[in-house]
Amino acid sequence: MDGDTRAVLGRVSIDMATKRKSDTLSEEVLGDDVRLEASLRPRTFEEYVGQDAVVEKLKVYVRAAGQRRDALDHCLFSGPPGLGKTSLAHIIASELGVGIHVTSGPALERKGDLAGLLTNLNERDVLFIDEIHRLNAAVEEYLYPAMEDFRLDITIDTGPAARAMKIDLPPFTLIGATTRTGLLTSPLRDRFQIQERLDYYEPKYLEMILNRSARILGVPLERDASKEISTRSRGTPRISNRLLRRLRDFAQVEGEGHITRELARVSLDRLGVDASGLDSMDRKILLTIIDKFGGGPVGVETIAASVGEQRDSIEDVYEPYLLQEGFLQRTPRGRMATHRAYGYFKRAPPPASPQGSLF
Ligand SMILES: Nc1ncnc2c1ncn2[C@@H]1O[C@H](COP(=O)(O)OP(=O)(O)OP(=O)(O)O)[C@@H](O)[C@H]1O
Ligand SMILES: [Mg+2]
Repeated sequence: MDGDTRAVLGRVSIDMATKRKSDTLSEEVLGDDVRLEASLRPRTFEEYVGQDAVVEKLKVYVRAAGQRRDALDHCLFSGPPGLGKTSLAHIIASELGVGIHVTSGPALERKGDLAGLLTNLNERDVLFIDEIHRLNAAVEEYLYPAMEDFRLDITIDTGPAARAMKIDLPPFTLIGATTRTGLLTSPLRDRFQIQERLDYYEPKYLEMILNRSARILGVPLERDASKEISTRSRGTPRISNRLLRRLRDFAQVEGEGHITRELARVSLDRLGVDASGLDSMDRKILLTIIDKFGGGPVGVETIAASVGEQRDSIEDVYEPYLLQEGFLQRTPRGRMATHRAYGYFKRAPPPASPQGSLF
């Protein structure tokens, strides 16, 4: 390594040191939840419940890459929050028997941040970039040659003294996670040879996850109670686990220490989670469309402003579930409440409301 390269890398590692400090800070703020999530996170494909089609394929790819001693092709995982994208990335690295380096789109502010990570990779390591749709354009372009040719193009100095340099990188696997693939630019998306979408979990899978989590947390969970929680978790393992933890508190303080169906039912009602699994924001969104906008169509921006939420979280968190469950319909002119939504609030749909035959 010549002096120039060392100088650049020296700068890079300073960037990384600053970055690391802020990462620790946010972990401290998140505190308990992060620790809990880590303890409940599945560690192997066997512990990873559901998403069978995706997992079966990934097992094959991982085994094939392992046999060839190649780096696994780059993977892009998409889907709403809490469905297990981060968990999959960790499992893949562990099944490949390689290291994993974790970062996120917003944390990679400058090219140097990315360069620091890439030059620290060992052969076949996994680089996991969460929220990869939030990479800024300059960093993203810098990533292209790294993904394609395992090469880093850097420029040293500016103005007339500027020189281009190439650094060879070890073959590695980039795993990107995003809530929606539509948010990625197509040049970035096209560079992922493996692209998989995670779907909401059926209640029977959430039950399996709940039973495992209850064992780890050491709280007795009745079968009917597990069923009750599973249907009220918006198809999302992270929500199942969060509800389980709240119910453990209720069971400990107000019950006999174990979670019965009755305790689950009453406590979930108190937590504002209803029998369809809708939470208060879901209901607020639907009621806004129904009451303020005559059932729609209404644009997502308007909905976001009316309920006081970010447009992004409406689109990433709330809408996908409401769409899947048939409470909401997306039309070219905006979002509309379906007959099912009217039925849910015991309201009569407006006479002109369409899509009746759908639900
Ligand atoms: N398939 C699964 N089997 C068992 N537990 C799971 C599974 N998927 C997710 N979980 C649980 O849900 C938690 C959240 O999963 P994870 O952090 O992987 O989601 P994510 O898709 O990365 O979410 P985000 O988009 O918010 O980053 C995990 O800690 C784990 O406890
Ligand atoms: Mg994640």
